[in-house]
Formats: sequence, C-alpha cells, structure tokens
Amino acid sequence: MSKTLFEKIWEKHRVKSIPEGPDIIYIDKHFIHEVTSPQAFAGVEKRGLKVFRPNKTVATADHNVPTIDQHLPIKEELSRRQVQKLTENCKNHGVELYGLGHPFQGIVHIIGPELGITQPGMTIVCGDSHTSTHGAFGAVAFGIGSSEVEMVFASQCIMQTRPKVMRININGKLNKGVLSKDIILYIISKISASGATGYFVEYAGSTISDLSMEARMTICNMSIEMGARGGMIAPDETTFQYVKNRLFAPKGTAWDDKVAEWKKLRSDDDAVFDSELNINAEDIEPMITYGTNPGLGISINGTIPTSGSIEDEGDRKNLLKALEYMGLQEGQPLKGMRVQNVFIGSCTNSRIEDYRLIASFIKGKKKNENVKVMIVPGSHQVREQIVAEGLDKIFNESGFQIRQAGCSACLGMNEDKIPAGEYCISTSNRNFEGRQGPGARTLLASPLTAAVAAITGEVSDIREFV
Ligand SMILES: CC(C)[C@H](C(=O)O)[C@@H](O)C(=O)O
Ligand code: SF4
Repeated sequence: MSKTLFEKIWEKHRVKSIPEGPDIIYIDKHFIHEVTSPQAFAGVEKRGLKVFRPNKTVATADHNVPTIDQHLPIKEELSRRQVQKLTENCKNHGVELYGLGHPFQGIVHIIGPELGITQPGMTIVCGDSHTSTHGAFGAVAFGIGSSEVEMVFASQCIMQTRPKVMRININGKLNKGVLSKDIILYIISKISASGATGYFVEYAGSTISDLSMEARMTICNMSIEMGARGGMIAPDETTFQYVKNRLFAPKGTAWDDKVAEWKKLRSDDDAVFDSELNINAEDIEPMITYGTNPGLGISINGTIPTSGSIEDEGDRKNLLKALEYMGLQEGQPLKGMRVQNVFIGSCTNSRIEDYRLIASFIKGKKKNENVKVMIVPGSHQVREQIVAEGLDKIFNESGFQIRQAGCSACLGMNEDKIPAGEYCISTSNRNFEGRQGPGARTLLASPLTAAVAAITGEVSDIREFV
C-alpha cells in the first residue's frame, strides 16, 4: 500500500498499537531544556527510576539564560534556579548537557541540526512546541508536555494518537525580497492559527526543494503556529549535504548506508493525504503580522482588515481585542509605522544564513537612532561563525548589538524584554499578548523586513531597498 513520508517513519517506530487507543512510539532523540524537564526528572525519581537511555537525550540551557555576561551568575532568581536544577538533574542521570559556557550551548532547535544530532527518518521529541523545526530533515519531530518527557525518560517511548496528514504544495519562484519566513506567515494568514489542528503537515513542491535547510527549518518551526502537531520535508541532496560531516553525523560506510536509507524517505506518488493545499509562490509578498496570533498577518503593503469584513463573531471580537492590545486601528496600513525595537533571533531565524543575509543588506548603512536592535544568535557556534566571517564588524558599524545565544526576547522568561507599549519587529514565531514582556507589541516578520525597519525606523517594504 502506498504511504506518506509521515506514515513510513511513524510505522517504523511503532512498538505497539493499543486497540482503539494511541500508538506506542520509540523515540530516537530526546532534547530537553530547563523549563519543561524539572517536573519530569522529579517524576522519574519519585518512581525510583533512572533515565532509561540517557545517551538518547541531549540537554541545553536556552530559555532562562541572559544573553550578555553569560560567565556571571544569572541575576534573576527563578532563572538561576531553573538552570541550576537542569545541571544537577543531568549530572545525576548521566545526560549530556550543553550548558552556559559550553561551546555547543544554544537554543535547543538550533543546536540539534547544527551538531548533526537531528537526522532524517528519526523520531525526535522535546518538551517544547517548536520541536517541529527538526522535521525539516524528514524526521517526525514534535513537542510534548512535561508528563510525556517523563514517559520518554522512563521508557524511551511515548504514547501518541496518530495525527492526520496534510500536504501543502508550494510551487513556483519566490518574488524578490520574499523569504521562507514570508511563506509560512502567508500560509498561516490564509488558513488561520488553528487551520492545521490535528494534522502533521508535509511541505512539498518546487519552491520547497529550492530552499536551503535553514529556510526549510524556518517553515517547519512555525507549523505549530497553525495548530499542526508538526511539519516535515522529505530529505534530498540539500539535506544530505547539510548533515554530512557534522559532529554527530554518521561517518564512512555508515554514512553511505544511511544516505541509501534516507533516499527512500518520501511520500509515495499515489499516497493519500487527509487534506491537501496548493500554493503559488508568486502570490507571496513580504509579510508582517498586526495582531496577537501568528495568523493575523498581511502583506507589507496591505491594510489591517476591518471588523465589518469578518463574518464570524468570535473572529471579529478577537480582531478588535488584538487591535486594542496592539494600539492599532482596523483598516490601517502598517507600512510607515514607527517601531522602537528590532529583534533578530529565536529558533525561527537565528542561524548563520539569516545573519549573512542581514549583514549583506545593512553593510554601510546605519540603524535609525530611535531603534534598539538586538542580534541574538541561536547558538554559541552561530555567534563564533558571525565573528569568523567578520559580520560582527558590519553589525557593530550599523549599531546592531550582538548578544550571546539564547531564546532572549522571543519570550519574556529572561532578562531580555521589550518595554510595555513599544513595538518590536521580531523574527520570532509568536506575537501573543505579553510574549516579549508585559505590554510589549510584537510584529512578526522576516529577517530582511526586520533589518530594513532597523535602518528606516519604521515598517518598510524591503523590495524598495534591494
Ligand atoms: C517554554 C516552552 C515550553 C515553550 C514552548 O513549548 O514552545 C517556549 O519554547 C515557547 O516558544 O513558547
Ligand atoms: S526561541 Fe522562542 S520559540 Fe524557540 S524555543 Fe525559545 S522561546 Fe520557544
């Protein structure tokens, strides 16, 4: 019988099916961080257990860490305790930790791919919704809750109801100034923040095949923002080239064997999806969000919808509530609006490719004097690469501040917060109320759209500058 890519990987990892119930799935790789692991460690300890296969788990400190002076003790007490607890737990259970000061430290979804831990055909989980990022390699990767983290610690397996499968086909050439972030913001604006609920999404088509791994990760990362359980892309030459020679990638004949196996990881030609969506790449323009969920987005030249144009009463109320929080009006354009902050980071867009692109655009330009610009690399290694390539000089000359690796202003769990009432163009993935700090107002956009705003001090159309 023909199968989708998702089904092939899922079935290969199925240990048992519970009649009328969930499947038990073997997990190849388990990532953990300081926020969702303490309860799980406490849970296994309460049962008198140890982590069953500690070498299948990798830990990093990312959410609570400061992004300056990481060599000093963490100032915020809660953050300090969380990171300390992670260190103790990893030590007690024999789990490898890339903590502060370690050369591999960084955002969990950045370091997995970067180190070659993330590989095609794997099942990967983490107590973090953006685990979907790893699906870009043709892995079944999804976020889990703390009680499921405990399940994986205890058994290296997880009980999961098998989701439905959706395919989103994107074909054609991208317009000038349009990045993969715009593709995913466009899709979510079309199908809404709940449009893929209950599904695992496979992205396919010529536009996707033409993308780099970094760009594919950005798309898979935000699958969760339309309600999907995860997102994935069939591995191809681009994938193999990215993984090859990375630290934990298979080497020698093991590499050849793996690639032969990975080449079979694609949906069969006649595989049936529960839902399918077709998108024309030429329809996509640079995008920006105006509301408090990632589905409330428009093209950079667009206007905010009017409440009168929205049929559903719930949606209408949500729009008005979002606009009130955002200090925006219905029908208003965003272009030309002043912003006070630009945040270029998070597991969506903090890879070296993002910074190369931004650096080549801003070279020789100065940031607007009223804007604060934060460059927060996704990992320590990305930061080192920025310096090795001399991009740091470009950023410094433009007045962009380069910080150390962490989740940073993507969410207000650490010292990096956006002041209440201020606007921030952010390359992250969530614009919820208070996400970047109490009262902070987030406009999600691509790294290029963020960079051009840093220079002009206002929401701008990158196409007018390149
Ligand atoms: C803190 C963590 C559990 C959370 C997540 O699951 O995604 C965070 O990473 C986020 O992006 O909101
Ligand atoms: S960077 Fe943001 S979205 Fe990614 S894991 Fe950290 S908090 Fe979550």
